[in-house]
Amino acid sequence: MTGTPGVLIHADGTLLARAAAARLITRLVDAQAARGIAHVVLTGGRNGNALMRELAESPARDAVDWAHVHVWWGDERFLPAGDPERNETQARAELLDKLPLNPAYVHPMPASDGPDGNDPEAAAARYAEELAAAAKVETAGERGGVDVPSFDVAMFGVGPDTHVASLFPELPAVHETERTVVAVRGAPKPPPTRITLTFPAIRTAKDVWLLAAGEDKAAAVRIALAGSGDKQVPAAGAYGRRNTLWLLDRSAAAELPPGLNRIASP
Ligand SMILES: O=C1O[C@H](COP(=O)(O)O)[C@@H](O)[C@H](O)[C@H]1O
Repeated sequence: MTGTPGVLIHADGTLLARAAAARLITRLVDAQAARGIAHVVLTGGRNGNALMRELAESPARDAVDWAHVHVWWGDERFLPAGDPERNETQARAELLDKLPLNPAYVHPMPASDGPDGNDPEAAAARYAEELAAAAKVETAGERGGVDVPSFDVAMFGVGPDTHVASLFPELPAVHETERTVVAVRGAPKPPPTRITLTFPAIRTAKDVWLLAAGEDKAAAVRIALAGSGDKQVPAAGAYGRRNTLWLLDRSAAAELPPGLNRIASP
C-alpha cells in the first residue's frame, strides 16, 4: 500500500455524496488540465448512486469536458442489458444519460445477453480486452505494465461484509494476481453471478476512493482500517498508487478509534 489512507467524515450520507461529487468534478478537471482526457471508474450501490445523483444536480458539473471522460465500471451484476439491478442501468439513469458523454468512451461491462451470452468468464475476458485496448494508447509507465488505462480515480462502495467491487471475502476473485477482470460465481449478495475488476487492476488507479455511509457499514469500515488481510477483508486491499481516501459519514465512522478520523463537515 502507498502511504496511509486518508479518512474524511461528513455529517451524513447526503453531505458525503454532495462533497464527493464536488471532489470528483475537481479531480476530473485537474486530470483533463494535465493530459486532456480523464478515466474514471464508477461504483454501484447506494453510496455510488447517491454521488451520481448529486453530481447530476451540481451546476459545477459543466466544468468537466465530459466528451473527453472515459467511464469504466469496477464491477457489474451479470444480468441482461437494461435490467434495473445492473450498475450500468442505475448509473445511466442517475447520471450518464444527463451528460454530453462520447458514447464510445462509455465502457459498460458486458450483460448476460451480450455477445458472449450467459458466459461470465468470456464476458470478463472481453472487458479485460477492452481495458487493454485503451491502455495501448498510453505508455505503461506507472501502471507497472498492467493492461488497463491510467485511471485517474476509481470509486468503490464498501459492503457491510467488507466487499468492494464484486470482490467478496474468501471467494476466488480476491486471490487473482494476473488477470485484470474476472467472473464471480456464488456471490453472497444477489445476484450471485458478477464481473469484477481485480486487485491488480484496482491498484493501478492514481486515486482510490472508498465510500461508506450508514450504521450497517460501521463494522466493515473499522475492520478494513485496522490493517486486516485483503482476502478476508477485501476493502483493506483497495488502494491507489498515489492516494487512498475513505469518504464516510458519521454513522459509518462510528466504530473508528479516535485519532484516525478527520471531521470534514460540522
Ligand atoms: O452489489 C454491490 O454492492 C456494493 C456496495 O453497495 P451498497 O449498496 O452496500 O453501498 C457496490 O459497491 C457494488 O458496486 C455493487 O455491485
